[in-house]
Amino acid sequence: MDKEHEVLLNGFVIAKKRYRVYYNAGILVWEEEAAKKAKVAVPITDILSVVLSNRANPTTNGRKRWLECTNSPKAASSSSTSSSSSRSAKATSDGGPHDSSLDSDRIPVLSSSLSSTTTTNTLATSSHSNRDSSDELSNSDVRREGDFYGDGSKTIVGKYLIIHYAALVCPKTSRWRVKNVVLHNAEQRIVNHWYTRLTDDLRDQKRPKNLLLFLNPYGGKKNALALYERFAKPLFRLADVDVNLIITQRAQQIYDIVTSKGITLGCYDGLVCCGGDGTFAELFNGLVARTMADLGLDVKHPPYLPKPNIPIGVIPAGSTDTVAYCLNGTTDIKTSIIHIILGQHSGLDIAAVYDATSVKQPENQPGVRPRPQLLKLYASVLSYGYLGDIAYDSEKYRWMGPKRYDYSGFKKFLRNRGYNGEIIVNIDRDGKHDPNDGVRCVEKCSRCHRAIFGLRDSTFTGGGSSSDGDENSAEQQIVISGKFLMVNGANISCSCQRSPQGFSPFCHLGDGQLDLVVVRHTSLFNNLRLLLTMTSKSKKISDLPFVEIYRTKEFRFTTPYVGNSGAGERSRLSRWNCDGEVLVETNIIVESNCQLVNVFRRGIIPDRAADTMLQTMTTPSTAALPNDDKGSSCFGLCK
Ligand SMILES: Nc1ncnc2c1ncn2[C@@H]1O[C@H](COP(=O)(O)OP(=O)(O)OP(=O)(O)O)[C@@H](O)[C@H]1O
Repeated sequence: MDKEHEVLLNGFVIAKKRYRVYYNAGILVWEEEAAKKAKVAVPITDILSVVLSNRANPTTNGRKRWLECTNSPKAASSSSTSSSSSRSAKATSDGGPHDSSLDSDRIPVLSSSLSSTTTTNTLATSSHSNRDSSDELSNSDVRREGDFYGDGSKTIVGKYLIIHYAALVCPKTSRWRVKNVVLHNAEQRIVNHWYTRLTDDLRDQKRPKNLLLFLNPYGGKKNALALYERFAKPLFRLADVDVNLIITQRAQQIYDIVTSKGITLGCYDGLVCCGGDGTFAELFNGLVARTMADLGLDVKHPPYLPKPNIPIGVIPAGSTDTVAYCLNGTTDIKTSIIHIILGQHSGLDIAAVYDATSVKQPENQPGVRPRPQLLKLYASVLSYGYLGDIAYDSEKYRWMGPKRYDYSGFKKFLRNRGYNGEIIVNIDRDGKHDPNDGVRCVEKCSRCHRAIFGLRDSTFTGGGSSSDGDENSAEQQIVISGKFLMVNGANISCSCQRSPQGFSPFCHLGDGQLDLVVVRHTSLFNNLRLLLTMTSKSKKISDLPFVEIYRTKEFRFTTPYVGNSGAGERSRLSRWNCDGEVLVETNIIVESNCQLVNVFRRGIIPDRAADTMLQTMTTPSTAALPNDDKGSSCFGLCK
């Protein structure tokens, strides 16, 4: 019988109770024999690893020593520039630590400039493999979360089958955790059969097995390395994911490494960064630039933006982590790592910012429209005025950590400056793209699905000329001018922990549209209303009378001043805050690129669907389940 139609059905002991366990069509189910209704179902797509063991409760022998080394990020970071061993040593016979486990996944890079030769050589030789080292799990997680542990053995001996799987433990906070179930059967043959079948099916899952991971130790609370060591490393080991880790030593280094022709990206199943929005922006800016260069396109004045064929991911360790929040519905680090490991990915729109004042005719192509200069790509928001001023000012206070935004924000709030400008935006005539339609971007979003398959002409129109004078066009061009507190081009909803609804709660991740959020200059009192609304869990800023939202594919912004005729003129201009970084060019064109990059993510499961999912996974209640499965419903209180 072929594997797909074969049903495995056996009795196993789980936590001293007898269970009927079956596996069919990629779903593993266990139900207690005495209380048939208590059933747990886990799809193979959510299983991280299957381990054979001789013991039901593997001791933590040896792992403590591993923890002692890895919990010292200082020691670790000081070694990041030194040469690392080419491959981690095999586990010692007592299941203890690897001699070089601490540094074996680091790739040394030069701090001042990128030496492509050095990096290439190192990349080629220092791949750290987890496939022979899954015993090195951090038991810190066992103590803290009680949701998983590992076992030292991977040989085909043992009557315990330890299955680690991912589960949504809190729909309200979208948090996922790794749980485990230990199946025991006295017959070695049965256990072996289950082990072989499950590991076979796991191998068939298209998961990233080899990642290039950039870690920014400087962003957020400067604890990215400690977070990586504590949460990411044990989970990657558990799931046998090889990681090449590069700890950045300066801004723009990720961009430089990714765009360096000396590095072969094709040998990786994904590029991941551990940091904030700025770090993620460096990663996809570099990757798209690299793709352009590989295709021989003009990187400064590209005729179009090509789609990279390697998925990317972000492990949140920055100050606001808006992108991670919008991708996963949480900035919980374990959730992001789990989704990267499970390998599901989908398209994310990326907006491109062009300098409207620098346009170039493509060489040897006289008939082709002149191209503006590409300044930057962004994934969350581009913001002129209030938030641009904060980005510029807060950089001086980075030593304060995330609190710098409060400090600079308060200063700029009291100043209440307004900036003159003119926006030209194309919106659709028939109102199909309504930014206030109440439809959120959730798992299997049909709007994003339609956008990628319904892609028509995605060529750049250079600020809305597609509808000029065309009566039958589906789009109409409107001009918005005046004094603004801020002008924002939101690529995603921009919700984050501080602002649960974000700029535009119904903005989608992959529909090829931007939400232009215009906030008029008004009184200090109204600004206070705006800030309170931004931090509210239920109110939307579009309800305020001085806020307008337009859904569009592109817009153009111009100021009445050029900014290069002296300090007086410059002082009347703000800057753009582009994913947290400062852009000084004020006259720009912004264009959305439908699902330009693929990102590791699962999609946010809507509350009601998640509740149903939890009910089907654990019926009738979690009370009858083994210990590890209790606590599946935390009513939004989980940490
Ligand atoms: N080793 C480093 N030293 C100095 N700057 C760095 C280093 N590595 C990366 N950077 C830069 O640090 C900047 C800030 O990083 P990041 O955006 O990740 O953190 P953040 O600003 O605290 O978080 P968020 O953007 O989520 O608010 C990025 O622009 C990145 O280029």
